[in-house]
Amino acid sequence: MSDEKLLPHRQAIDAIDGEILQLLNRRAAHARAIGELKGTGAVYRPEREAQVLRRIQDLNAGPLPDEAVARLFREVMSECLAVERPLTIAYLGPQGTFTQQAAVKHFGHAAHTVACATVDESLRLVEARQADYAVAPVENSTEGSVGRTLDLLVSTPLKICGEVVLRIHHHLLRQNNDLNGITVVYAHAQALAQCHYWLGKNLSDSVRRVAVSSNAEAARLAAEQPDAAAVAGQTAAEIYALHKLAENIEDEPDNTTRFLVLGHQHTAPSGRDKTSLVVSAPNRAGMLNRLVEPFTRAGISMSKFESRPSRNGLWEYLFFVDIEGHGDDAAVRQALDGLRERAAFVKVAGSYPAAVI
Ligand SMILES: C=C(O[C@@H]1C=C(C(=O)O)C=C[C@H]1O)C(=O)O
Repeated sequence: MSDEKLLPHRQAIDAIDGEILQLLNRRAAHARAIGELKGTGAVYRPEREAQVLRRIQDLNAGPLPDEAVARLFREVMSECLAVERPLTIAYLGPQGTFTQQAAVKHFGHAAHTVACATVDESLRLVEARQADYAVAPVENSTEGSVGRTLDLLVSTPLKICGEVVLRIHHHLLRQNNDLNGITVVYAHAQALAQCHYWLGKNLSDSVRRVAVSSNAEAARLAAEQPDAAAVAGQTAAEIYALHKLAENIEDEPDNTTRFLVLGHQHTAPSGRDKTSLVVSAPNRAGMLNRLVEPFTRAGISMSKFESRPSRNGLWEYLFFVDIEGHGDDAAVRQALDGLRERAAFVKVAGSYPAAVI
C-alpha cells in the first residue's frame, strides 16, 4: 500500500485537528470567564462535571466508544479547570499508588497531586487548606472496607463530594524478564490477598511473600533488589521501570476499589446522586429494622449498609449507610427526618454524583 492513498485522510485529519484546537480554546475561554464569575467560590463543580460527562456519552454516536469519549472529555475539563485555577489533590502515596491513579481518573492530568504517608494526613492537608481535595480508598470488592477511612469519616469536617471506581489490575513486576530466581515478592497486604491463588499456583513455596505499606513501595523495593518481584499496578511498573512477568494476576476478574473525594464544599444535585451517612443507635432488638424503615417507606434504595464497632463503648456500633439520591431531594430529606427521630446520631457525610467513568 502506498502512502499516497493515506494522503487525503491525513489532510482531512489536519483540517479537523485545526478545528478541534480552535474549539478547545474557545471552550477554555468560557471556562476562564466562569472562573472570574465564581470569584472566591469553589471553581471545581462535581455535579456539573458529572452532567457534562453523562451528556457527552448520551450524545455519542460512535465509532469511538462511550468510555473513550468520556475519558477524552475528562481531560478537556481538567485543562479547562486549570485555566480557572489548577487543583491540588492529596492522596495516599507514594507516587504510583492506585489512589493516585484514582485521583487522576477523577480530576484528569492537569490536577497537581500531592503524596501523603497516610489517609489521615491526606485529609488533614485539605482540612488545613493546603490541598483542595483528598482522594481516599473506602472499599475493595474482594477485600472489603478500608476501616481507617470509615473511622475518619465520623470526625472529619470535610464533605464527600465525589466517588471514583477503579478496576484494579495487579501485575507481577521485576527488574528483568525472568520468572526464575525470585526469592521474595513484595506487595501491599490487600494485593497479596487479592492475588493469593495466582501466587500459590505460579510461584514456588520457597518464595517469601512480604507485605509492605503500598504497592508503589513494593515496586520501589523490586527496582532495588535483583532477586525480588513486586505485585503492583501499571503506573508503579512505569514509574519504577519494571518488566511485567505476568499481567492481571488478581484472582477475581472484577476486582474493583471505590474511592471517596473529600473537600469543603456542599455539592449540588447532578440528577444521579448518592448520599453517605454515619448513624449510631442504641443496641436494642429490632433497631436495624427501625433504622431501615424510613428509607423503605420513601422507596429509597441502599447501596451499602455496614456496621463497625464505635470507638466509645464495648459492643456499640456505628452504621455506614449509602443511599441513592441527594440530601436536597424531598424524599431523602423526609427519610432523614424519620431516621433522626430513631437514631442517637446521624451525620450526613455528603451527597455527591454517582461515578460516571
Ligand atoms: C467551567 C466550569 O468550571 C469547571 C470546569 C468544567 C468544564 O470544563 O466543563 C465544569 C465544572 C467545573 O469543575 C463550570 O463550573 O461550568
